[in-house]
Amino acid sequence: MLETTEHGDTAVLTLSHGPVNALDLELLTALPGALAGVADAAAVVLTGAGGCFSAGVDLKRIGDGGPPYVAEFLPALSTAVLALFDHPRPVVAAVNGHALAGGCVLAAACDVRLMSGGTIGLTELAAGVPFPTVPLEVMRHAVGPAVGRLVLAAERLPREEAHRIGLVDMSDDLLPDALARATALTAAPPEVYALAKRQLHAPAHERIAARREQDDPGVEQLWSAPSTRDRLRGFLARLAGR
Ligand SMILES: C/C=C/C(=O)SCCNC(=O)CCNC(=O)[C@H](O)C(C)(C)COP(=O)(O)OP(=O)(O)OC[C@H]1O[C@@H](n2cnc3c(N)ncnc32)[C@H](O)[C@@H]1OP(=O)(O)O
Repeated sequence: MLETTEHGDTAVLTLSHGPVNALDLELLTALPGALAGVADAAAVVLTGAGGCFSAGVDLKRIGDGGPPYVAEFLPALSTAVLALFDHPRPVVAAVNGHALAGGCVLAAACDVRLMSGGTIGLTELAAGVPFPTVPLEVMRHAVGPAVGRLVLAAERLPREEAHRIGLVDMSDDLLPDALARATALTAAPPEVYALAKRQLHAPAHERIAARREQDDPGVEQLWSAPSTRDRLRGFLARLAGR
């Protein structure tokens, strides 16, 4: 589900769950522990198995009556994001394919993102479901004003466009480039890097921690509306029928 391998003094964490690395509760809750488990590594690369980085939260589990999205998935996503922010060493996202919705958010919570292919973006509104506050904070932190376009137009950006808005750097040789970038980031003394990272993330960290247990009440309200459940079922049916 979350594989750890060593490449020299860098740890590579690979999201590995089904064909699109959908984020279920187990995967999200495993991430903070996996980061803690590689605390001795000089740097971390986060990537996806197969041809996808991650297609976002596991909509099938939610649609099947799995753990409730607002009460359980959102806090788990927030905790995973905060663990990426809090990890004192460099964390590089190697975006090896589609990184959508929650997948985009996890990549955006890394210090640096390299992308080789696929698309990246926030697809919640295209699925007809409400956009939660924590992803909004992470994305605003990562791309500034471009967050409006990502959230409201729900575009799936190819890497060239994602590069243009400052979300990713492009790579044609992803893992070697990600490892090289991770190593380059270790040039600063560890305690100096850790302090800079803490300073950089402090405002977003505070807002996310404050929202971890309770999102905007409007999100919960819309999520439980029958019309939203219908749209989610329709979205899943369209996915299955492609
Ligand atoms: C509040 C909630 C927020 C959200 O998370 S909103 C939704 C966010 N996610 C998305 O919008 C992404 C939806 N997925 C896709 O657009 C596509 O997939 C991809 C572009 C990622 C990949 O396309 P391709 O390579 O053609 O694969 P495939 O046939 O569409 O999917 C393979 C299997 O994976 C399932 N799947 C795709 N996304 C999810 C998901 N987010 N959660 C759970 N399952 C997912 C499909 O249904 C299918 O399954 P089967 O093989 O049984 O037909």
